[in-house]
Amino acid sequence: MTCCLFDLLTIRLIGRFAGIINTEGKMWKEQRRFLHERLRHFGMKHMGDGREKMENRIMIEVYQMITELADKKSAPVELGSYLSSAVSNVICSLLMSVRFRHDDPKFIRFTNLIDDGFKLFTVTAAAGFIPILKLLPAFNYAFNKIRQNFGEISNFYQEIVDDHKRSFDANNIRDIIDGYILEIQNAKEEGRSEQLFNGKNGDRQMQQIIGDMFSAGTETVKTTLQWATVFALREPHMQARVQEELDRVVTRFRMPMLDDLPNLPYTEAFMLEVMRRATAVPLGTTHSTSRTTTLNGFTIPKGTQVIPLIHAVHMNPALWKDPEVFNPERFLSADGTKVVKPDYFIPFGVGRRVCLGDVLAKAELFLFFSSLLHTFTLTVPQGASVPDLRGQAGVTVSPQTFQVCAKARYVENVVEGETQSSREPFNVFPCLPYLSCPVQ
Ligand code: HEM
Repeated sequence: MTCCLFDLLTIRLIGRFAGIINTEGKMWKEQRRFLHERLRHFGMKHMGDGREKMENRIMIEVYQMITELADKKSAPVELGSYLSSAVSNVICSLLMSVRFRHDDPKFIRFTNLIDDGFKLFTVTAAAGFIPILKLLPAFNYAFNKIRQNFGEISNFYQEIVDDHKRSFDANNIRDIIDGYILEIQNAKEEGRSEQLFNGKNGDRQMQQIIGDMFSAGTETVKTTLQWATVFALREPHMQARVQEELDRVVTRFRMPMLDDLPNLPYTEAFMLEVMRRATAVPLGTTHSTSRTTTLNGFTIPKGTQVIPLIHAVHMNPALWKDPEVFNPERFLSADGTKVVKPDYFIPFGVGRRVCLGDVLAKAELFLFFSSLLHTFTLTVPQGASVPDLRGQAGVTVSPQTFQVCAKARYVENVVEGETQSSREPFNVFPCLPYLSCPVQ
């Protein structure tokens, strides 16, 4: 199967077959290989040397978020905005060595444009399948608005690319954009510029890569973490069980690390169940059949667009007992000591177009969620009801807006024989350096 994310109409608007998500064939293969290699270089791997680079990048944002939440002293907050800047900063630092403060007007404008785009795409994408919708004023509005937003975002990306070109040092590759600049230089020297990006403009490709990685890698992680919070609020006894496991395995003297994960089966099972029950990315990308095939007695001709409905697989009662019920134990072995994942658990899709950022995503989900529950107990504000499970549909399915109180946990509750009398909150805020990059 080959693939492209959006229908041709939407591609005309945004991608023009640049980036990775909306490319196919040779261009896609090269981009996928290049990005995969670059992500590994920056530590995005399941194990082995260098993984701490990824962990460090994530933990900087975890500490930052936790510090800001602690400052709220249990007052109700909308966690989404904290998660949004934290998760965006992981991607921004990886792509272009910048981080943003969550109240930076430029950052707010940038994320609003992307959020807007996600919502508007649902309108234009529908028109790709039901052409008559193009006659509706709402379609024209969405089409023009996307074009306008896209122009503004591209200018923003281009500023970053230009900045990188000015400070580029081939002996110090800081991030993915530097990796692209080096690749473009090498291609020029080796006389293969015409083959690179199918002969397309290098700046345009870099802009689209920033856009693809940013849109694929922020909303997805943020939404899944929001759902994790919803389930922690709805099921306080499960939240307490995660905390008990963290206290026992990690201890209260430090924060969770990736190396702890194999010893935290319940915590991992909780996150997996969040990814199944909420399926924040309900649809895979639009694939197309590379040859005529038969499925369940239906003939699907070559070149048909096929969209995997991941949500249906995760909620299929023939595969999962009581699929509506949130039950982390379905991912545990009978004795509760091991995590068991069936083949039909596919939050990142399957096959050659499987999510490119799955390693980073899993690390972020684990580190953010476990650190949050290790540090705070989450409750709904007094008088508020627990958030419900109705989602808001866009490219991701996110929970309705809700507020949460994050109450700091105390050392004396958990550390046996240690500082029993201390009423100091658990000290989770060691001074971690910022990345060696400008904080804008
Ligand atoms: C909880 C977090 C995430 C979920 C649930 C998720 C899910 C998915 C899914 C379902 C697909 C489509 C697979 C298919 O159609 O078969 C996909 C593709 C993709 N994802 Fe993710 N993703 C997440 C995080 C990330 C992150 C952090 C990044 C970036 C670092 C990322 C980058 C991408 C890219 C570039 C593609 C397109 C790959 C291609 O076309 O070759 N994703 N993701």
